[in-house]
Amino acid sequence: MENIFRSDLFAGKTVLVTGGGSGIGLAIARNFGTLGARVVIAARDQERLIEAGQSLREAGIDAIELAVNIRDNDSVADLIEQLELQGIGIDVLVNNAGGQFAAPALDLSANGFRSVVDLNLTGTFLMCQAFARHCMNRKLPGCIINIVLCQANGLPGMAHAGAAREGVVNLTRTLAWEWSNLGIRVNAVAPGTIKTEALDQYDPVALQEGIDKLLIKRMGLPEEVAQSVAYLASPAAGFITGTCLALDGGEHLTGASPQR
Ligand SMILES: CCCCC/C=C/C(=O)SCCNC(=O)CCNC(=O)[C@H](O)C(C)(C)COP(=O)(O)OP(=O)(O)OC[C@H]1O[C@@H](n2cnc3c(N)ncnc32)[C@H](O)[C@@H]1OP(=O)(O)O
Ligand SMILES: NC(=O)C1=CN([C@@H]2O[C@H](COP(=O)(O)OP(=O)(O)OC[C@H]3O[C@@H](n4cnc5c(N)ncnc54)[C@H](OP(=O)(O)O)[C@@H]3O)[C@@H](O)[C@H]2O)C=CC1
Repeated sequence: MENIFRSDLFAGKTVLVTGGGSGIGLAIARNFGTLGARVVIAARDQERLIEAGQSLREAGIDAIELAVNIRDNDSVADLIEQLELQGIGIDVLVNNAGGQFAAPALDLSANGFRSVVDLNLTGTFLMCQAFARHCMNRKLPGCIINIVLCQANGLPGMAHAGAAREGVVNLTRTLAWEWSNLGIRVNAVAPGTIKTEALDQYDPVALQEGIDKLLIKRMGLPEEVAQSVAYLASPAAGFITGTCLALDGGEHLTGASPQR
């Protein structure tokens, strides 16, 4: 996909992408790297992370990989501490790590519901808070982009994820208020169905039915998410905070569901 941005747009900036070892997160990291940023990719699976970091370096990108479990506050604190010890300042945080499983609400155990809220909502909050403190320590502004998913019409078959991600959208607005005086802009991107390996866990017939309903009848590409994120992090979006950008082929109007 053609990159519409200036190749030095993020020169001198460092971008931290959670879940940056795969799928959309890796595409986001690659795009920032291509636009001159140093990128830090962070996730749990070290093998996959190292492979992703190598692929970025082979493309000439200054990339660092670090372990994090965003559900664990100590692990989040450790990530930021490691960066600060290495003298690495983060300018942009992309909260991309997340996920869920499809299950009807009646079948969800309390623990199953809690695990998805814990990952997507609490994990995102912990990363945002650690980043804001990091910005305060540096006395520098920052930018947060939270990747959610298209949940504006409800999310049948994924009640836990819909609730958690709607929570992140509201969190985005609240943090935009609270941290405006720190010079931190906070926005979200809500992708619809995006072509990544992670979709293999969903019913392909249900996915196709969702796509057939869309106004733009195809899956989105990770690179399309990456370019939207780059826009929101760029000076061109310097007057934008507290928003959620739907990147979904119109799914926020038409609805789509992993449940048939
Ligand atoms: C139109 C459709 C569009 C779809 C758009 C969205 C696409 C994407 O988001 S792509 C996906 C990105 N990646 C993922 O989703 C990652 C896959 N999921 C996970 O990593 C995990 O499921 C998890 C993080 C969400 C949960 O992990 P964890 O907390 O480690 O889970 P446990 O194994 O400890 O189980 C906790 C609890 O949850 C119950 N559970 C787990 N999986 C399922 C399942 N498939 N169905 C039903 N219940 C499940 C599990 O049984 C545990 O509950 P208890 O048994 O009551 O203890
Ligand atoms: N593909 C799609 O259609 C859509 C995806 N999304 C969202 O976009 C994001 C990326 O999705 P996609 O690339 O498709 O899927 P992936 O499964 O490839 O991405 C999820 C990433 O999150 C990381 N992750 C999961 N749990 C944790 C954790 N506890 N701590 C740190 N990292 C974690 C994973 O790495 P590791 O396992 O190594 O920790 C992985 O890199 C997710 O939040 C997803 O829900 C939203 C809408 C649509």
